[in-house]
Amino acid sequence: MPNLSHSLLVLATALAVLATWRFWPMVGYPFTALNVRASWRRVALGCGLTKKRARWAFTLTPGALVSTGTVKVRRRFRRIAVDTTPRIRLPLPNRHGWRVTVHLLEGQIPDDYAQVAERLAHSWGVHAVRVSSPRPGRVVLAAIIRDPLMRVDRLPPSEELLKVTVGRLETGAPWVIDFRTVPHWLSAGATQSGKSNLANALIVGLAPQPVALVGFDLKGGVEFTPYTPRLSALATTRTESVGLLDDLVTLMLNRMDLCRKAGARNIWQLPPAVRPVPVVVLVDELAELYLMADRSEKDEVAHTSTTLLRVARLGRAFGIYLFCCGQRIGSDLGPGVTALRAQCSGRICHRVNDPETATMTLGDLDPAALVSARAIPAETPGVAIVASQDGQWYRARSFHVSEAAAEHAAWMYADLTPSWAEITAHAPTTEFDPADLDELLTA
Ligand SMILES: Nc1ncnc2c1ncn2[C@@H]1O[C@H](COP(=O)(O)OP(=O)(O)OP(=O)(O)O)[C@@H](O)[C@H]1O
Repeated sequence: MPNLSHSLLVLATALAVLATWRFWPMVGYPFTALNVRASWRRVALGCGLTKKRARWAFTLTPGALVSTGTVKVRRRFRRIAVDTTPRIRLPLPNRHGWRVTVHLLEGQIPDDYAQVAERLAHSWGVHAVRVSSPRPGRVVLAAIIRDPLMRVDRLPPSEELLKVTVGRLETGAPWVIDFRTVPHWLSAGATQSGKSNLANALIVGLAPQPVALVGFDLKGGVEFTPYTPRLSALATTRTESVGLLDDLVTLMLNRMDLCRKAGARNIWQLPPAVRPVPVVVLVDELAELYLMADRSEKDEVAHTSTTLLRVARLGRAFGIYLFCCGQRIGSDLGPGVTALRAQCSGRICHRVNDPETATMTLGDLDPAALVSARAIPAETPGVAIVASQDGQWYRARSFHVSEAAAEHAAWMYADLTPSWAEITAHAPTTEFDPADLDELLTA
């Protein structure tokens, strides 16, 4: 019997420790709430979030020495400068810690708080503090107790066309790559930072969808060749890339012609019966398209750069989407890369070796994102800074998707692969009669 009670006690203790660890934000919430409220004035003063204000106050000041040897105390009302602390509401617990709403003081903006987020995190002893502003005059400070990206649980796949759930954001929300909202993406990262893993996640997510996948694998085909069953076309050298990019430009011009004849601004305004299949172009090792060993390659590089840029500039309306990955994406690769970057509104920056790649990927967005990208540790592959649809940036981590899983998806959905000959043959000038379209539009 003592053995049983002893075991039960050990079990109960283990469960209590586990529950405290797993649900610490809930368990420790009363202490946290009290502590945050009680220490807010000191924290705000330390982080420079207070403002000086003139107030009327009753003061006692030492006056003249009177003949009896005592000091006469002067009592009077006068204006003095006092520190005003922003008002905070009660902290509320959430999955990863807690959040508190702060009322901004006159003249303050949310960026004032974003700039001291790291100071706040140290003052509160938490992993990080993220700042958002749900409405004018308020900021929400979300304190994250432990890094939620150390382990990311898988989410169910997205059912929508051209939308893939590839991981989780630090906020706990799903990390979704939606090509119809953000058609062009640039993903940078050093070796072993998780770029291929993200491409695998995209292949697994897109394979069951009615889309054509096209690969440019400038690592000699070692990354994408296993996925050939689900790829409509694959280029593994720059010479092959030139031909495939020319095909894409011709395809784009054909679709442009089709839309013009139908009076549609993009392929999505066409009736489903004549709508061409969307094409997602995956480029691995972007820099290889731009690198020149000698001057004889100059024309080829210039041609590649121009055609890729044309695809990025005009492809969206005609159902051609782009996802480019690279280890180093610097302006030294030429103006073509800088112009391509400007077209890519989706940016993903994994751990990088050089500040220039981080600056090139995120630099024109937010300097704080840059700092966060440079701080990604090597032990967490797949962690990245993501800037996309809502104009904000987030820390995120992709789900772990092995090559075997992506290969399995490529074989499983091989029958959904439209042939490249079939796709490029969709030339309205030869096959499509606008009269058919009129009929379809009125149907
Ligand atoms: N989100 C993730 N979670 C867990 N492990 C990951 C994640 N992403 C990548 N990894 C692991 O990290 C390692 C490197 O990943 P990956 O091959 O995707 O890097 P990479 O940037 O493509 O490297 P390279 O440029 O050398 O090909 C792999 O072993 C992979 O399984």
